[in-house]
Amino acid sequence: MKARPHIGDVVCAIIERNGRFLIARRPEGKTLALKWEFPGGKVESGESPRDALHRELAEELGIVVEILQRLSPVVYSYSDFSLRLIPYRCLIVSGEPVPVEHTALEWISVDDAVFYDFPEADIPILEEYRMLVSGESF
Ligand SMILES: Nc1nc2c([nH]c(=O)n2[C@@H]2O[C@H](COP(=O)(O)OP(=O)(O)OP(=O)(O)O)[C@@H](O)[C@H]2O)c(=O)[nH]1
Repeated sequence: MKARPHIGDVVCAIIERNGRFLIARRPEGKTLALKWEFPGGKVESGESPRDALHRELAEELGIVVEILQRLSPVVYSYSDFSLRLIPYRCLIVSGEPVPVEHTALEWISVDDAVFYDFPEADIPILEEYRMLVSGESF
């Protein structure tokens, strides 16, 4: 059996505004093409996860965020690679998101998430987030 490469830690952001959060659509021709995801990306060597998140959000969306809270990391094996996905709740402190690397951006409510096709690794994150915000006056 062929070993699946482990791509290491990937950080992602649940960017909140007015009771919604931002999702981004992956382009055609990339892994998990056309799926909707949380903005973010791979942690580079020598970089902390939080620094990686700030870098990725600046590169991908042109924004600066404040990190509010880390949610539970998810270790997931796709058929061809595995990863550890670390989610953070964030607020934008400057800039307005522009999709530099994605084909579309949308602000959705947690109840809308069922209508979007997310990567499998994101499902437990969406579930934890749903539980969290249902207990908050979000
Ligand atoms: N940013 C982000 N990546 C995710 C999420 N869920 C998930 O499985 N991933 C995977 O984590 C990896 C993130 O890597 P990346 O964003 O830095 O790299 P990339 O698009 O250039 O990926 P690629 O070079 O593998 O095509 C991708 O393989 C992506 O499919 C998510 O919600 N957000």
